[in-house]
Amino acid sequence: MKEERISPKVIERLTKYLRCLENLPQEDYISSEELAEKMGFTAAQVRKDLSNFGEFGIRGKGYQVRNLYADIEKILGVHKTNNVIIVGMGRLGNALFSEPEFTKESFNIVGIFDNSENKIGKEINGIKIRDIKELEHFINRKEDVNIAIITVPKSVAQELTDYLVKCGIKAILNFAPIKLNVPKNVVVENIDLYAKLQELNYWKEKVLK
Ligand SMILES: NC(=O)c1ccc[n+]([C@@H]2O[C@H](COP(=O)([O-])OP(=O)(O)OC[C@H]3O[C@@H](n4cnc5c(N)ncnc54)[C@H](O)[C@@H]3O)[C@@H](O)[C@H]2O)c1
Repeated sequence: MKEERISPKVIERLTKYLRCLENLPQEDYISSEELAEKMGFTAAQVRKDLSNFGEFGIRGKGYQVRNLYADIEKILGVHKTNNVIIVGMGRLGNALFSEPEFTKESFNIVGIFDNSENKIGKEINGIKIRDIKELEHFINRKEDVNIAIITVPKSVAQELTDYLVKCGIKAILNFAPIKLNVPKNVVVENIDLYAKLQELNYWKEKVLK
C-alpha cells in the first residue's frame, strides 16, 4: 500500500465511504461514479482518495462492495479490535459507554476511569469504574491499550492528558472544550458539538438569505 502525506479530510471521507458501503449489498459492484453520487462527492474525488493507498477495483466493473469495505477497514486499522479506555464517567462518559453503536466490533472499551469516590468501584454494563490512579498499572498489565476517550471537565483535561501520555496513551478522542498540548508522537481528535452547531448555523443563515 502506498501511503504518503495524507490529508485529514481524506481520512474523514474514508470513514464516510465505510458508512455508505455497509448499507449496500455486499456482493454487488459499485463504480466510483455511483459511490460519488451517494456521497455527494465527485467520482474523481473518490478515485483520488483511494489512489492514495494503492489500486482498488476492476477496470470497467468498479469495486466489489465487500472488498472495498475490507480494504478501507484495513487502511483505517479497524479490521481488528482496538482497546480503548474512557476517562470521566459523568453524563457524557456514561452516555458514550452505554451506546452500542459507539463501540462496534473495532473498538473494545477495556477500562473506565474516574476520580470521584462516589463513582469508583461502581459497575456500568458489567465493567467496574476504576480509580484514575490505577491507570498506569492497568496499562502496564494490559497489552495494547493506547486509545483514550476524555470526558472530564475542561479544567482538568490538560493535566489528565499529561498523565495519560505518561502512562503510554498514544491517541486521544477529546470531548473537553479545550485544545490539548501533546507530544508529536501522540494524536488528538477533538469532538466539539457546539462548534458543529455554529457551522450549521452559518449554513442555515445562507439558506435563509
Ligand atoms: N464535545 C462535546 O460536544 C461535548 C458535549 C457535552 C459535554 N462535553 C464536555 O465533556 C466533558 C464531560 O461533560 P459531562 O457533562 O459528562 O461532565 P460531568 O461533570 O457529568 O462528568 C465529568 C466526570 O469527570 C470526572 N473527573 C473529573 N476530574 C477527573 C480526573 N482528574 N480524572 C478522572 N475523572 C475525573 C468527574 O468525577 C465526572 O464523573 C466536559 O468537558 C464537557 O464540557 C463536550
